[in-house]
Amino acid sequence: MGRDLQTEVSKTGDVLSIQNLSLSVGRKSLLNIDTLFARSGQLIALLGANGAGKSTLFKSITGEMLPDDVHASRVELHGKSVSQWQPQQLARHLGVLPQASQLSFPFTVKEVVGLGLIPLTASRAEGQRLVADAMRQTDTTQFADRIYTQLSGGERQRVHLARVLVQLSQADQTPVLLLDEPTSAQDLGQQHHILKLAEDLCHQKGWTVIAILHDLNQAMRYCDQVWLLQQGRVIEQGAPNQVLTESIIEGVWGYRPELVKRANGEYVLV
Ligand SMILES: Nc1ncnc2c1ncn2[C@@H]1O[C@H](COP(=O)(O)OP(=O)(O)OP(=O)(O)O)[C@@H](O)[C@H]1O
Repeated sequence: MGRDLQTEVSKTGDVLSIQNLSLSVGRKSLLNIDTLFARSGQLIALLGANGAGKSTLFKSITGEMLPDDVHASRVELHGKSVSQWQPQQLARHLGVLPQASQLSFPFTVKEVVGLGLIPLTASRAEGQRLVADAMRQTDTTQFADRIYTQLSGGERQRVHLARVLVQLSQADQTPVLLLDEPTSAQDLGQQHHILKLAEDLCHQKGWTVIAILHDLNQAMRYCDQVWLLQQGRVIEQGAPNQVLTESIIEGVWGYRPELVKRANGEYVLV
């Protein structure tokens, strides 16, 4: 039954599918997920309180953390287990912007963004174009020749986003981009710039972006889907206005906001 469902779902165009994913450390269960599917063109907000398991889910998608039972758990990208992808191909189709990136060598910003070219087969001129495009998209062009370690936290985060955009720029099939709190270090303008960029990548280029966010209004405004985690389980998934109700929010975060309808019909939480 499980296998039939899987085949049927893959036919409908799921780019990422997760099934029977259980992950524990010692006796502590960190994840217990039955099914999660993401399609091409979807911008998905991965939400939950601190410690809910959001980053752990990202680590299990990339294979950084292994499930309890590698045979029973399935994490598939374009219908093929992530563990069976050839590493260079996987790097071209699955990218991660971690919460914090360690890099202490005095590279220039351009060189850091250029690290995204490693899994690609680009000529020198093509590589330079891809790096320049990604820096333009992330508003980092003005830092191109500066030393990366001398940038602010928010600037560094955008440089790494540019690096991942380069990495995914030559995918044969639509890529999946995992963003772990991409707006946490950004000022107000840059927060919206990054979410608009994510929205454009999904809606115009068919990418699948899953973003861990703590700002529920950002999820409401930009995302097509919400995956809501609590203690390692998906307790809700669906359109933001279905999932982010006052009572569900109160149940998860222990704070009841007020949902206010704006003149343009959108809802905001205050
Ligand atoms: N390697 C590990 N060993 C033991 N416990 C871990 C490990 N990694 C994560 N955890 C625990 O798993 C739980 C989920 O952690 P995770 O980082 O996935 O949460 P999160 O939802 O991303 O939280 P936050 O919003 O605070 O970033 C936490 O209780 C954390 O302490």
